[in-house]
Amino acid sequence: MTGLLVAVELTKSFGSTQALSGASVSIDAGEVVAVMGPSGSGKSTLLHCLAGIVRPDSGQVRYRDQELSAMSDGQRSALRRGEFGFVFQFGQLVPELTCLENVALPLRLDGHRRKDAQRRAAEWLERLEITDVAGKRPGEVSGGQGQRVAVARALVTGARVVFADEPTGALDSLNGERVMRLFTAAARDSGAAVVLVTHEPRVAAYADREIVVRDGKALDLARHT
Ligand SMILES: Nc1ncnc2c1ncn2[C@@H]1O[C@H](COP(=O)(O)OP(=O)(O)OP(=O)(O)O)[C@@H](O)[C@H]1O
Repeated sequence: MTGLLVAVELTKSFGSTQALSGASVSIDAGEVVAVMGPSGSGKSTLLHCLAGIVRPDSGQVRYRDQELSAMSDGQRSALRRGEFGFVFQFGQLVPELTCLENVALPLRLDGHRRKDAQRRAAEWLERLEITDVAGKRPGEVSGGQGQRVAVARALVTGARVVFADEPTGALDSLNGERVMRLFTAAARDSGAAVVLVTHEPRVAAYADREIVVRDGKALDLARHT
């Protein structure tokens, strides 16, 4: 299979539970893919394997033709920091930092100067329509605003793939749709692919296509028109 990010025949067990049993997927640059399927079918495990967080028992994950399992832990974390972004159900923002500082943090960790990092972070807050929360701490903003801060933080470094696990799971449907609209628009603008685990068809409707995971196997469905 060709693609920016390709998984071939992944298997993964946790004790006697087989979470993945021969899952293969291919993600192209810039596409938004929804990963759907029943609870416990292996969606999060697939996402974690694709992102190099969990090592599969067998099978391969290739990013730009580099085999993730052939990399050292250090190389894999450098890849995650440099090329991947993450958005989870609860934004996992640093509570002591302001929202602007949270978005600037990955740039600071990459060695950018404070002023430059904050200027770029401010641009991302504007794109996600949350300039008003710049000076607030995560505990002082709404769930939807917090998720938009998390999206800005995932994209600010120019990530090529953003992994999102139930990013709207804690939001009501109106806020969830707003986050998805801004998230997918921002990812499309910057050319990042999005791999999105969700239970909700309304959230999956923002994707270009769906992958359905059942009993640890992945089924690619046709692209949305
Ligand atoms: N760290 C772990 N330790 C033990 N079992 C695990 C672990 N992670 C996942 N599992 C098991 O592997 C199977 C697949 O889990 P996974 O979280 O990938 O499913 P999922 O489709 O994302 O589920 P959900 O939609 O409920 O989040 C489940 O039976 C789960 O209990």
